[in-house]
Amino acid sequence: MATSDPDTVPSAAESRAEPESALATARRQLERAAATLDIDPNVVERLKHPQRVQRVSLPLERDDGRVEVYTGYRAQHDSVRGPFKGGLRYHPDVSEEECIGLAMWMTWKCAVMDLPFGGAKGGIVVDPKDLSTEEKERLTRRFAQELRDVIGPMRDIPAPDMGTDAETMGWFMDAYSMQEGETIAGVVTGKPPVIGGSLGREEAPGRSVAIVAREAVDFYGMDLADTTVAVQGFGSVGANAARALDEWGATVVALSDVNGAIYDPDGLDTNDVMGHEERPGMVSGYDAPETLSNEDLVELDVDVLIPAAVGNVITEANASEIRANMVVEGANGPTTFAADDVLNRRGIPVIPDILANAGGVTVSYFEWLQDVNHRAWSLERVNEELETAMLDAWNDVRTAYEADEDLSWRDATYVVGLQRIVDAHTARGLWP
Ligand SMILES: NC(=O)C1=CN([C@@H]2O[C@H](COP(=O)(O)OP(=O)(O)OC[C@H]3O[C@@H](n4cnc5c(N)ncnc54)[C@H](OP(=O)(O)O)[C@@H]3O)[C@@H](O)[C@H]2O)C=CC1
Ligand SMILES: O=C(O)CCC(=O)C(=O)O
Repeated sequence: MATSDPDTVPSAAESRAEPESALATARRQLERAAATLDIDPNVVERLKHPQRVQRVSLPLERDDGRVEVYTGYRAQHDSVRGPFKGGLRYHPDVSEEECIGLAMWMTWKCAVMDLPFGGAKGGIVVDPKDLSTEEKERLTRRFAQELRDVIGPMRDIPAPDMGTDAETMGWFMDAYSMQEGETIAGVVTGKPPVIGGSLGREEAPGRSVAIVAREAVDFYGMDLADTTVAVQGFGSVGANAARALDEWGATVVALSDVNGAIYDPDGLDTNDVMGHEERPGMVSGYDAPETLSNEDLVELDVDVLIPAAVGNVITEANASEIRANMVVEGANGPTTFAADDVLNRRGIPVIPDILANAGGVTVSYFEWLQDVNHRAWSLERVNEELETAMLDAWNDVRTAYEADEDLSWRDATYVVGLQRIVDAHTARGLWP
C-alpha cells in the first residue's frame, strides 16, 4: 500500500492539450469559477489538490492459477463538510489523475446538493469484461482489504461507478465487515437492498438526469412531449435517464453502447432495449432502423443530448458540430474545458454533471442514513425525497444563473457548490 504525492500530478497549465485529463478539466473549471467569486486564493490553491491518494497493488489469482497484479487508487479530495464520498470505477483507463479529478467533482457535487459529505473517487485499472464473476469478487475483496485503513462509514464511503454495481458493493461491504469483525453496512452505498442498500439507488443518477433535463426543457419554454433525446451509454445512468424521459413523454431517438449507436427518428422503445446491467453490448445489436457510430450520435440534430458513458466525448474538435439544443451531462466530465467554451459561445446550454447526475450520491446519502439508523425507506419515499432534493438544487443553481448573465450553467452550479465549501473552510479555520 502506498500513498502517492499528489504534487507530482501535472498542473492545469501543464496539460492543456486535448484529450485532457479529468484533473486538468476540474482544475481549469475551479480556476474559472473562483474568478467569479471573491474567494481567498489560499483556499482555491488548497482545493486544486487532493488531501490524499492511496495507491494499492492488488494480486489476483486468475481462474487458471496465474497471478496478475492490478493497480487500484482511492483519491480523497476534501472532507470539510463531512466524510469523503464517491464511486469506485473498474476500467482500463483508470489513473491517479483521473481519480483526483473525479474526486474534485464529487466535492462540488455533494456541496451543490448540500449533502454532509466531501469528495473522493477510486478505481482499479482493469477491464471488468475480462474477468469472470469469481475473479471480480476476489479482486474486489482484496481492494477492500487494502483500503481498510482509509475508508469507513464516518471516514470515506465508496459506491458504484462505471464497471461496478450493487453486487460489487455487496462483496466490498462483506470483505470490510469481515476484517472489522462486525457487519458495517454503512461503509459503502449502492449495495443490494437485502444487505442495507436503498431502494431506488440504482436508478437514481439516471433519474436525476431526467429530472434536470425535464426542468431545463421547461426553463427554455419547450414541452417534453415535443422533445427528442439522444443518449450515449446505456448503463446505470444512461438507461435509467432514457427510460424515465421516455416514460414522461419525450421521444428517445438514439441510444448507444461501447460498440455503436442505434437510431429511430420515430422513437425507440427504451424498455425493449437491454441495458449494460442486463447484458453489456446489447444496444448496438438491437434491431433498429439505423445504426450510427458513437461519434455520429453526439452530433445528432436533437433537442437534448445526454452523454452518459465516458469522459471527453465533446471536445474542441467536435463542439462546433454539435446540433443539439442543449446538453445534459449524465457522465462525469463528458465536455472538455475548450469544448465548453465553444458551446457557450454558440449559445448551447450545458447542464453540468455535478448537478444533473447528482441523484446517485443523493440516494447514497439516503442509503447511509438508512444504514446508520437501521431503518429502511420505501421506494416512494426515496423517489419523493430525491425529487425534492433535485428541485431544491436546480432552483439554487437557476437563481445563480439568472442573477448574472455572464454565468454559464456550469459557472452557476460551481458558484452554489464552491461558496458552501469556502464557507465551511472559513468557519473551521484555515490550515495550520
Ligand atoms: N453509477 C453511478 O452511480 C454514477 C455514474 N456516473 C457516471 O456516469 C457514467 C456512466 O456510468 P455508469 O452508467 O455507472 O456505467 P455502466 O458501466 O453502468 O455503463 C456504461 C455504459 O456506457 C457504455 N460505454 C462504455 N464505454 C463507452 C464508450 N467509449 N463510448 C460509448 N459508450 C460507452 C457501456 O457500453 P457496454 O454496455 O457495451 O459496456 C454502457 O452502456 C460515468 O461517467 C460515471 O462516472 C455518475 C453518477 C453516478
Ligand atoms: O453514490 C456515490 O457515493 C457516488 C456516485 C458517484 O461516483 C458519482 O456521482 O460520480
